[in-house]
Amino acid sequence: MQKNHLRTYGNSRRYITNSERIWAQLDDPDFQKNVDLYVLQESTERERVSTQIKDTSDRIASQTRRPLRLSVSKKKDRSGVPPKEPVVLIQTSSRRESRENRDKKKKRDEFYSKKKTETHAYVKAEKENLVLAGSRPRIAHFDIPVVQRCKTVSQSTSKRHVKLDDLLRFLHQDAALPFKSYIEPFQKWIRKIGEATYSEVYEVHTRRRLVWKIVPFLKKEQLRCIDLYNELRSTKTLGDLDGFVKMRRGVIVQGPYPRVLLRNWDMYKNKYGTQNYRPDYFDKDQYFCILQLEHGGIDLEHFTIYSWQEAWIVFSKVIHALAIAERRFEFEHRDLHWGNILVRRKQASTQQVIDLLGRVSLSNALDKTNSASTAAEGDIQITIIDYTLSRLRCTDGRILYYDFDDPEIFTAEGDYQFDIYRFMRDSIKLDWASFHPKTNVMWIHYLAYQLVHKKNLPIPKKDDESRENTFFKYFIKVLNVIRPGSNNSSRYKLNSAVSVERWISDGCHLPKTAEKKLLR
Ligand SMILES: Nc1ncnc2c1ncn2[C@@H]1O[C@H](COP(=O)(O)OP(=O)(O)OP(=O)(O)O)[C@@H](O)[C@H]1O
Repeated sequence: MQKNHLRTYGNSRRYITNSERIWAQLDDPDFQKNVDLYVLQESTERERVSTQIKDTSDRIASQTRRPLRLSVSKKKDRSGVPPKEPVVLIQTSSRRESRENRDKKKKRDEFYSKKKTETHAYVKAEKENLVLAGSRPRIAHFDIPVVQRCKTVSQSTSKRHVKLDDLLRFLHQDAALPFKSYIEPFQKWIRKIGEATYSEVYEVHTRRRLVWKIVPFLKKEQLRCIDLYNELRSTKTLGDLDGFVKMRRGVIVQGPYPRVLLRNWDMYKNKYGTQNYRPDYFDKDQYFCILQLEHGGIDLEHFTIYSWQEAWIVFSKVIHALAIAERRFEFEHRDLHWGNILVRRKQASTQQVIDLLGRVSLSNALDKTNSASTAAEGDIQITIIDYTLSRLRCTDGRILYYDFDDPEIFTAEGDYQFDIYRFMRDSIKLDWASFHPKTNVMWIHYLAYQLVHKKNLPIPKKDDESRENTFFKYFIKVLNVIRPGSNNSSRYKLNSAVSVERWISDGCHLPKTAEKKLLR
């Protein structure tokens, strides 16, 4: 598999080759247990590994018949640091639908079209009962599924059709600006810093250090106006809160991809490699939206964390930000993987942070009056980004949400992130419009999992009574108690970021017996 034949596909960390095969990144130790690596060949560019699935787990049942190829890439990551562990890509499924999948889809479509008819009846009944569309749908006493009822009701207000004109009006523009001439004055200060599923990301360092996320939209297989509208409006709304990225402005431009950006794109590719196609294939009439955001730091996936205390500070700050947004805007992020949490150290040097963190204990990490703790917390800032899949209620009552109508989101395997999309779907049963803060708890669980298992922090020794150990135990408690589907989570009523934050700041209390069991 040639590296330059890969580009990102669907949700993050899935890739598609020219031969239309989808690959997912696989660094989940659970999954690796099922894989027997048996050939390892060195080549100049990268190591290639052939592998065969030994164990027939349900998740990969469809692939067990044929040997799989794994490619272990040694390429540097976006920040230029070679990954500590090789990145393993595993072929998951073909983009072209198999006959089996087509049949399943047909059945699903039939099921939903039947439900739609029922929904119609519901909406009529609701209107007769004078329940206004746009108010939070009441759901308790009807026996048709909540899913379809809520969706139809909310769509009549929050999912109204958004056209290019609406988008332009929202951004106070009469028409799209020519892409080339818009970029020209900034060309000396632009450099590419990252890439994503739908966009290329550049840093523009003039008087301020800004990030420009350049997103093509409107054409087939690109974002729709409604998706962009939701993202722009969510970013604007949440920007007032601490811990959420601030948007300077959004601009709609039109035209082919400017040469200066292509040059930058090439330089980035030569240095770090790329998983996207060179963006020189767009038509002359292509529209782009440039989201101009404040620079929030390095994404958590690539940010180096030095200690369990530091991990804890990042963790509690994310929970705090979510809790505030839940209260203010009934916010659910719904896509809070570690590429969407930016972290930055402010002022203090790394050594200062380590020294400082050495003085922070578990209890005072949450005690805002403790000076060491407060200083360390002040040095680490988190910024949550990317609200394409998010849900929130704006101050005018309008609900912004994504209806997860791309079934691909739920099919990826190999990383805990992908399980979370399925947990969300199963828990809220396609009722994407309504407020289900439980999804935030799921992402909090994912975050705890990533920090414990993926950041390469040393697991403290059992008999070591250091603070490291205490923080680690604390993480394990959180992991066990808020695990999606666990009884504990409902027993302690941990069904929102607000409740998780409260539970943690009350000391994460559990009955003694439960505690012993969890920490064993
Ligand atoms: N404000 C910002 N400051 C610093 N880096 C940023 C900022 N916004 C985006 N990035 C970088 O660009 C990457 C992609 O951005 P973002 O997640 O918003 O794009 P996306 O297309 O929605 O991504 P995906 O759908 O793949 O998660 C981030 O992981 C981050 O590394």
